[in-house]
Amino acid sequence: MSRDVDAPAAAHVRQDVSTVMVVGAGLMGSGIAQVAAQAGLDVVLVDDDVEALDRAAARIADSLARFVRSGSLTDDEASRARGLIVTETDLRAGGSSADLVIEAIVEKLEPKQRLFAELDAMCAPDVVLATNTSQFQIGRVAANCDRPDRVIGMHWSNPPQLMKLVELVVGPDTSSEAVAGAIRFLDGVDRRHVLCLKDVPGFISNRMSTALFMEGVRLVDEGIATAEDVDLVARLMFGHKMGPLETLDLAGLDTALLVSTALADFYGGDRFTPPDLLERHVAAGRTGRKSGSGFYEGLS
Ligand SMILES: CCCCCCCCCCCCCC(=O)CC(=O)SCCNC(=O)CCNC(=O)[C@H](O)C(C)(C)COP(=O)(O)OP(=O)(O)OC[C@H]1O[C@@H](n2cnc3c(N)ncnc32)[C@H](O)[C@@H]1OP(=O)(O)O
Ligand SMILES: NC(=O)C1=CN([C@@H]2O[C@H](COP(=O)(O)OP(=O)(O)OC[C@H]3O[C@@H](n4cnc5c(N)ncnc54)[C@H](O)[C@@H]3O)[C@@H](O)[C@H]2O)C=CC1
Repeated sequence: MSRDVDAPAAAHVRQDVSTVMVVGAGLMGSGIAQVAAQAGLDVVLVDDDVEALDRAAARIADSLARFVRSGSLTDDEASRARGLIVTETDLRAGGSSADLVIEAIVEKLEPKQRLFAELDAMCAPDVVLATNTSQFQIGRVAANCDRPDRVIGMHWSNPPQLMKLVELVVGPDTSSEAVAGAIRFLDGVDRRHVLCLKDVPGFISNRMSTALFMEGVRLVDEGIATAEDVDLVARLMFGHKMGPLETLDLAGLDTALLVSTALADFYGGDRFTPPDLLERHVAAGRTGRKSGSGFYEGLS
């Protein structure tokens, strides 16, 4: 097939990944780093908070130990995976060696935009920069990059170690080579993918999930049902693995509030407006499992 002589050639995209840099070592970044290491990749896990890196190392060790206990991994495989992950506070430690970057920092647009500008300046030009944002449009995350064609949404599900599907989000400028590179990486770490073909806030999964999350919280807030009963309906009437309120406790109520607020700002109306109860929990520091309490007490 001949190419239009006036059309710019698509930028080359690195397709083979042996080193991945994961930025943000919270719930998601630590899990994604572990998945990559279990697949035999070198991982540089970066966080600007050294205590977050310590917590990430403990979470990874705990998760690998669970896999060993259940017989899914041998001791040797677990220690090999642990040995492939290097933790760093300095972005530059991974910037020059990474074949792929996955960003998993806090769900706020400005820090993500600043980080993507930094990554753009330090990573090799053919490297794909992926964002694990739960809902921001990819075009906005890439706004300060000179390589918007090599920026993609790679939205993992929590806990990444166990969930087998990842949502790829195609930004307005994302090239088909970048999509191919991301798919090749996901195939290599044993994850299936779906494609969100338009750059809409919330993508496929969180446009769907918010409906259940929102209504679940409102039912409790309005005194119509207990959290336990809302979750039981989801588990036993709908056959879900977890109910909406226990899932929110797993995901983090602070992150859910950021997601919900950003979606409400974009779409307007009541559809995504955070319920009062969610705001009250977060204001009181009840952020779910990460703080030990949320819709349920004594979580870990
Ligand atoms: C109020 C309105 C707000 C609106 C907010 C807007 C939207 C909300 C945004 C929320 C924030 C953003 C979220 C996001 O972007 C997308 C998401 O990720 S949403 C969350 C998606 N995830 C789920 O829905 C999880 C559903 N649950 C499950 O699939 C299962 O319950 C789960 C796999 C988590 C656990 O399995 P289960 O059988 O239920 O539980 P067990 O505890 O018995 O575990 C089974 C087995 O697995 C082992 N295990 C558990 N965790 C780990 C781990 N991290 N690593 C390794 N192994 C693990 C466990 O030890 C058990 O092993 P056995 O050998 O069987 O004992
Ligand atoms: N929690 C969930 O269930 C899911 C979350 N996500 C998305 O993944 C991203 C991360 O979420 P979580 O891991 O839950 O958050 P988290 O709060 O557990 O971790 C975020 C980490 O990013 C670090 N960080 C913040 N700014 C940084 C910067 N500029 N440089 C380096 N590190 C920085 C923080 O120190 C923290 O350790 C968010 O965009 C979120 O929306 C996506 C899927 C599921």
